[in-house]
Amino acid sequence: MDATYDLIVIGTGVAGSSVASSAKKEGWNVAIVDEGPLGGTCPQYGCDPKKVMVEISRIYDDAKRVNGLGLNADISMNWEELIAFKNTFTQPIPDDTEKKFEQKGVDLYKGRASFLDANTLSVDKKTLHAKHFVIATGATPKTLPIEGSNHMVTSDQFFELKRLPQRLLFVGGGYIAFEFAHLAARLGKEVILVHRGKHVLEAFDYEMTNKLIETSKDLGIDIHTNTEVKKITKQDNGYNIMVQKFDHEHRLHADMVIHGGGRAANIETLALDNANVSYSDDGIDVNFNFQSTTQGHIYAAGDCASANLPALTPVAGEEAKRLISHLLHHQEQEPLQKHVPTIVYTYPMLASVGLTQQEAKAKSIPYECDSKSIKNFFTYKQTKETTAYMKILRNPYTKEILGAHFLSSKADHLINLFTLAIEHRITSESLKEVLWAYPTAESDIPSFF
Ligand SMILES: Cc1cc2nc3c(=O)[nH]c(=O)nc-3n(C[C@H](O)[C@H](O)[C@H](O)COP(=O)(O)OP(=O)(O)OC[C@H]3O[C@@H](n4cnc5c(N)ncnc54)[C@H](O)[C@@H]3O)c2cc1C
Ligand SMILES: NC(=O)c1ccc[n+]([C@@H]2O[C@H](COP(=O)([O-])OP(=O)(O)OC[C@H]3O[C@@H](n4cnc5c(N)ncnc54)[C@H](O)[C@@H]3O)[C@@H](O)[C@H]2O)c1
Repeated sequence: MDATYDLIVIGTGVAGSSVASSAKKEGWNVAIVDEGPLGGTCPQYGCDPKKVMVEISRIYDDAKRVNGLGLNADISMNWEELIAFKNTFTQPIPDDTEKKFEQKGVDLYKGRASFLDANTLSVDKKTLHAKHFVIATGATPKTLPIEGSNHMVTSDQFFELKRLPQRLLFVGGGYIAFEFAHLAARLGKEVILVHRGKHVLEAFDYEMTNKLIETSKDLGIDIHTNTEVKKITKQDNGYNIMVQKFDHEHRLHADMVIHGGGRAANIETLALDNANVSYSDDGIDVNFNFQSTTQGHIYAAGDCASANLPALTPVAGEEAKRLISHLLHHQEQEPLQKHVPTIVYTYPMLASVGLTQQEAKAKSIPYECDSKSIKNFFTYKQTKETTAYMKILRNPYTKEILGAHFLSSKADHLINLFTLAIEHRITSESLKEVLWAYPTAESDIPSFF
């Protein structure tokens, strides 16, 4: 079967879906292709299911802390029920996505897309032609040089586990490892986290990640830094994990080893060479319009594009928006200047936006810094919280906010507010003058500086 379109989009995630819908709205003849469960990572194997599960663990943690202070509860967490509840969010996504495209009049092809040439795709023995293509195939767990790497469970598989064994080892010290490690520790599991770098969550402020490490250790998580997982061997009762710290080799044991060692652009099966689309290990090479640098009618956005931007849902959405402006309206795009807030959904959460102290030092950017524990503020004392930190970097002359970092149960709200402040060059002096509703996490802000 052959068909011809104005545009074919590969991938039904955040990036691909919004491009296909926008082009259809403009009257284009559009098709979309996906090989996996329709709807992409964020609502099925990423942000949303993770948040559902983490929120329950947050409620559990809060309830345990205030037990006997007016709340009396004999509570525990249960993996099977947690997964069943999470499934009520994820299971409808593929059907809902299919209906959405049907209603919009976008043709949907289920199957793996690969290029035959620069204007032709093959999808399950069908041959599809188009004037334009958008590649939005997301990311996939990196292939790691670990002997026995096939024994690792991926984050997708973690979300489908029928039962969670007692001893878990996470390879890597990034987002996935920390978020799942906190969840598992609250489920009463023994958790080891092995990270090869000196600093976990490397893009975050080091002072704050050190505080997160302390909190995670208090939760019982065993954290090894400067340590690389080299070999995983199956045993009768679980796995032997050979790790290397500097020149020394050690052996660790676990019932399950989980891949938290990074994700890479999902482009291996696209046969990009057939279309002369240039790429590297970081993904498809694109310009500021999200056009392939070697084929102007082929675009890429989201986690599969090499745009030097973090692989996060709001970023995938922003990239798609810029791509659409160029593809549909021929508007040349400038480099993305927006500040990207990000949250690690541990509990307390680690949130960050803008400049870190190590970055300011490395680039010789003048700054002044307020950094302190805020656990004695009423906001945290009222629920007996033991950890709450803030760190804010300002321009020493204008007092504009340059960076904000929080480890706190309120970090999600505070980080959005400080993103707004950085984006609109609001000074700490102005933030102090606002009449914040009291008592709230925001009414603490005047005491931050
Ligand atoms: C565990 C986890 C938690 C996360 N949590 C957060 C969070 O809290 N906040 C946040 O901002 N970000 C989070 N992220 C990142 C976020 O999910 C991604 O940045 C975002 O989903 C990327 O969207 P995308 O459109 O680029 O790709 P995706 O949503 O991954 O969509 C790609 C689609 O392409 C399809 N596809 C791939 N190859 C082919 C092919 N050859 N043919 C046909 N179809 C193909 C796939 O099946 C998939 O449906 C998380 C990620 C993970 C893994
Ligand atoms: N809350 C969120 O926004 C969120 C949550 C999950 C994932 N994500 C996205 O998904 C991406 C992937 O997440 P991730 O946690 O897999 O990767 P990551 O890139 O955050 O961290 C992976 C770390 O594992 C280390 N590592 C790799 N191989 C190792 C080995 N053999 N031994 C020890 N350490 C090793 C790497 O040095 C790296 O620092 C993130 O970068 C982020 O863009 C976002």
